[in-house]
This record gives sequence, structure tokens and C-alpha cells, in this order.
Amino acid sequence: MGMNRRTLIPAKTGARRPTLAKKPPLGQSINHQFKNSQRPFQWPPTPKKKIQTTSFPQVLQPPPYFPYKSAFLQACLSASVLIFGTFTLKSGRQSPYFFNAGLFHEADLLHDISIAFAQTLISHISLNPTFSFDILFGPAYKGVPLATAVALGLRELDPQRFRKVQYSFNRKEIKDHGDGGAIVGAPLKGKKVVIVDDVITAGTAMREAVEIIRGQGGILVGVMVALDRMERMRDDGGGSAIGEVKRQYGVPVLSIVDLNDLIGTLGGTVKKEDVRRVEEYKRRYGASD
Ligand SMILES: O=P(O)(O)OC[C@H]1O[C@H](OP(=O)(O)OP(=O)(O)O)[C@H](O)[C@@H]1O
Ligand SMILES: O=C(O)c1cc(=O)[nH]c(=O)[nH]1
Repeated sequence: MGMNRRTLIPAKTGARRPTLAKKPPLGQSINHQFKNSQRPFQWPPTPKKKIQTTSFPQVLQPPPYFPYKSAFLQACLSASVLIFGTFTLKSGRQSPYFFNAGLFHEADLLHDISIAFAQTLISHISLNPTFSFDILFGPAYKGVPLATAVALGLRELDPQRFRKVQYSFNRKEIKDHGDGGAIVGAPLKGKKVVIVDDVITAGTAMREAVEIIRGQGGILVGVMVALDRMERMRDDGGGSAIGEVKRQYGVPVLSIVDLNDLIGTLGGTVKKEDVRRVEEYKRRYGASD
């Protein structure tokens, strides 16, 4: 999100898509793989009684492992959500790779990302049982379908617990007619808010989203992105964008995957030169604190 959006510039030679040996069969979603893996998914436990809110008073068992991470990366590569070339980012940095969440534009893929996000949040809750939230907030634009989809993904994985989970998002331009205003969806006032977005790079979009949420009377309790690019907030050094958000707002920052997960998956699927450029970029802008 953000008003000073820079142009996405593909390389002169065109963005390169990774070559995959085999596209996962249609319908073999992350959830399917999760359900059919050797160590079956044990989340959620069947609740004994109906819970109307998204508070988590009891101690819950964490999922035993996280196979959705690699399944999610596979889905990203298959759908060319992850591309290689030269791209100008919102921060102005020239990146050798780009995560285009706009390409999760088919029901099957949107379902995959919604389940991966939901599993990420549920895993966090299971390890931090006092954590609670009321509403998901998706910063315009790419955060909009993501927050909406995550609400559905949570409801799918645990309908008892998440059937009342809410979502909202902002308009980049304030509407002056009809329903008007800058926020669409459930009101934020007095609610505990989790931001859902595609990536965090330098953290500018997150800070902008927090301003909007606070301006609406919401209380930020967490941040969740599909990809943590593990970059510094400032070009000239200092801590990571995620670290700065954690320190500044005192909230957890979750990601389905991060740059290290990504690099670990690239071998054999993309050109060696692309991997080298990503590693070089990481040396220049990378931070993990
Ligand atoms: O951490 P940062 O350095 O702020 O960069 C990441 C942000 O940049 C992109 O948003 P952008 O404003 O480009 O727009 P979009 O969602 O409308 O595509 C992306 O969707 C993130 O929100
Ligand atoms: O930093 C950005 O602007 C950015 C990076 C990325 O990988 N994907 C995206 O949509 N924006």
C-alpha cells in the first residue's frame, strides 16, 4: 500500500519465470498436501463448546511441523508469483526478485494462500495462547483480497472458533459519496487488529497501515505477511524492517515464509545466476534481527 507507489520495472530482457519440473495437479492444494502428508495435520482440536469470539483462553497444542511453507513456495513458483529480473520496489531498491501477490488470482491459488496464512496465525496462537484478535486489516491494494481470504481460511480450518472473525481494509482515495470514508468492512474502533499484507520490505507500508488503524481507534496486536524479505529498514544500515516494527509497536510479526526459506527452495528450479543475484541482494540489504 502507500501513496508514493513506484513503478514495477521488469528487466529489459523480461522477467524470468522459474522452470518447475511438474506443476502440482489441480486441486492438490496446500490443505490437501497438509491433510495427506505422513504426519497428519492435527489442527484444530475439536472444540467442546461453541466459541463466538477470537479469544484463546485455553492452552492449545501447536501443529507438529510446518509443511505448508514448502507447499506455499511451490504454489508461488508454479503460478509465477515469484519472478526474477530487475524490479524497482516501493522503497526505491532495485530487487532481483519480486513477489507479485496479485497473481493469486485464481480460486485455487487464493485458497492455497488463505490456508497457508490461516495455518501461520493458528500456529502462533497455539504457541501463544493469550494472543487474541478481533479483526484482520488488509492495506490497499494487495492486502485487500488477502485479508478477506484469510478470514475464510481461518473459518475453514476452525469454523467454531473463527466464524465471527471480521475483516476491513482502507481505500487509497477517500470516497466522498455513498457510504463514503476511507475504510471498508467492519469498523476498527476499540478492536484488536492484525494486519495482513503480501510482503514487508522496508516496512513503510506497515507504518502507514498502523497510522490508519490508530486513526480509526483500532488497537494493533499483530502483523502477518506472506513473505518477509528480511531487509533492513534503512539503506545505510540498522535493524530489519520486521525487527523495527516489533520494537516500535511491541507486536508479533509473522510470515508464511521468509527470504531464507525462499533461497532454500530455489536450487534446481531457477537459474544459478538468479540465485546468485538474490544472494548478493541479501548481502547488501539483508537483516534478520
Ligand atoms: O515494506 P515496504 O517497503 O513498504 O514495501 C512493501 C509494500 O509495497 C507494496 O505495496 P504497494 O504500495 O507498492 O502497493 P499495492 O499493494 O497497491 O500493490 C507491497 O504490497 C507492500 O505493501
Ligand atoms: O517492496 C516492494 O515494493 C515489493 C516487493 C515485492 O516482492 N513484492 C511487492 O509487491 N512489493
